[in-house]
Amino acid sequence: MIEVKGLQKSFDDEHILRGIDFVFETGKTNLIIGQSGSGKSVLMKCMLGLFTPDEGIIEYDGKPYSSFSDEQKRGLRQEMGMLFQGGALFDSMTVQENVMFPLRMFTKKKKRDLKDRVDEVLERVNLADSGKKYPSEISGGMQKRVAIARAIVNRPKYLFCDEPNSGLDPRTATVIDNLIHELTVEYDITTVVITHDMNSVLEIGENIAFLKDGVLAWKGDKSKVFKTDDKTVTDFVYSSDLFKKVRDAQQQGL
Ligand SMILES: Nc1ncnc2c1ncn2[C@@H]1O[C@H](COP(=O)(O)OP(=O)(O)OP(=O)(O)O)[C@@H](O)[C@H]1O
Repeated sequence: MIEVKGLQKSFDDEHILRGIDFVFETGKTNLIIGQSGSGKSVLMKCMLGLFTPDEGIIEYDGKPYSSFSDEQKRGLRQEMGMLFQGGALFDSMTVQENVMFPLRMFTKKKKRDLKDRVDEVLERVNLADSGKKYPSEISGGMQKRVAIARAIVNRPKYLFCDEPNSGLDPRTATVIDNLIHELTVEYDITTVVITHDMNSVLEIGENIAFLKDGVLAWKGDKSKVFKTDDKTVTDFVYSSDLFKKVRDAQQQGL
């Protein structure tokens, strides 16, 4: 669980996060949604320890970051997996080598053990046969699965995903969403996903933080986000033509 309390962050005179309170729950896919520039990435970077908040507290499983020693901060970093936008695989490395990379950085285990762990996660994301291939030799959806394998290879307690579906067709995007959700439940991870994709909200929106201008404007889950009367939320949700048409059709009883 990650809890943020009264989180504030400014850059120069620009007040970006204006006092966010939210609990990102363990074993759930926690989504951060909101318009471009609303502060989603800044919030995630604060939780990743990449930005220092000006005010407020971030607690990791009940322990405030400010109370962590340097060694504990290093330990916390090892407990974090990150799935970057676009996958960010190393083109010159094979699939196996890409997944091995964070293991090499953080563990001193024997090569045989590292290889076993890599095989295990590649098997889990259904890529057991692709270990020797290079990223350019596999599809975009497979590349995303490699990136997921790399993000979970160190058995993270916290998984951060920045727009995991960008650039994927809707069907593949759903496969990726479901894989992230399955792993979250299976390994009891606190997963935080930034998304613009309303299909993802429908699929895996178990706990949603909706940001507007650096404020938590709404929170809830997928069963509520399409039913709320809150105009700030409906303006955002139905800004997609498709969802607007579906709502209009429902209202007309079609
Ligand atoms: N390092 C930085 N220095 C100065 N300003 C920044 C920095 N990082 C973000 N900002 C500003 O903070 C605001 C919120 O940015 P953020 O990237 O969190 O938005 P976002 O909601 O993630 O948007 P998007 O959906 O487009 O990725 C923007 O105005 C941005 O310019």
